[in-house]
Amino acid sequence: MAGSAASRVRALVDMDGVLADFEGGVLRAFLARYPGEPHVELAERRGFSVRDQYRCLREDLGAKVASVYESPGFFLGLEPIPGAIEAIQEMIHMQDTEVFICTSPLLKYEHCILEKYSWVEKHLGPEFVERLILTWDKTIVSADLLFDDKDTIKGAESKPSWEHILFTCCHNKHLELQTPHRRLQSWADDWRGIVESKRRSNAEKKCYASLIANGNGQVGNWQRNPV
Ligand SMILES: Nc1ncnc2c1ncn2[C@H]1C[C@H](O)[C@@H](COP(=O)(O)O)O1
Ligand SMILES: [Mg+2]
Repeated sequence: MAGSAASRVRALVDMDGVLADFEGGVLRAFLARYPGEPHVELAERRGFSVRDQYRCLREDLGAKVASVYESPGFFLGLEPIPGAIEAIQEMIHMQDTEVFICTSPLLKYEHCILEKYSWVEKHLGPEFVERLILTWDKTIVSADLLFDDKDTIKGAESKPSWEHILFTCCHNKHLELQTPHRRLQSWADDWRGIVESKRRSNAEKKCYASLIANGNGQVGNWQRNPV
């Protein structure tokens, strides 16, 4: 559990596909740069990697689509996902709630890193720039929730502290989640309910832990003298 008080919730919010419309931006820029080439409509997107899907369409298209999102100006020019700016501004003002933006840079990071900072300042303001975490490994960041469009998030930590809430994006909408995994369909969906449910479960866990630790509560007595 992140934070010192039981009712605190720390949320990580991904950028591409959650705050910034990476997929829409890729398609728009690909059509502008390679007008005669085959492309993948957003409704036909499958799998996280846009490069892999274009490569399957035709080998050389993988490099072509990558050249689009590796170009200067690409990340800064992305449109916000509908409702994202309003939602994150509201989330940061919720009592006992910490919000960080957590995003991975491209391996070809020249433009991407600076532009991600600039995008946050442009759309969310300078106070959010201090809340931007860039990492290639989100599993080692400590939090209660991670809103992210990537279906599988792996890293050095096999049991991350956060619960991954899959944010629906064109490439993951066909995936069926196994219980108890949760999905947020869009920022119009009930993200507040997810934050509050995490707050309740944090409070319950903390209460239970303190009863066990003190050994003088009902739960503690029951644990010492089970019937
Ligand atoms: N769908 C995607 N295909 C290829 N590359 C992608 C996709 N979504 C994001 N990216 C890039 C852009 C970011 O720099 C990194 C990781 O993004 P993240 O949203 O933090 O997982 O990969
Ligand atoms: Mg993403």
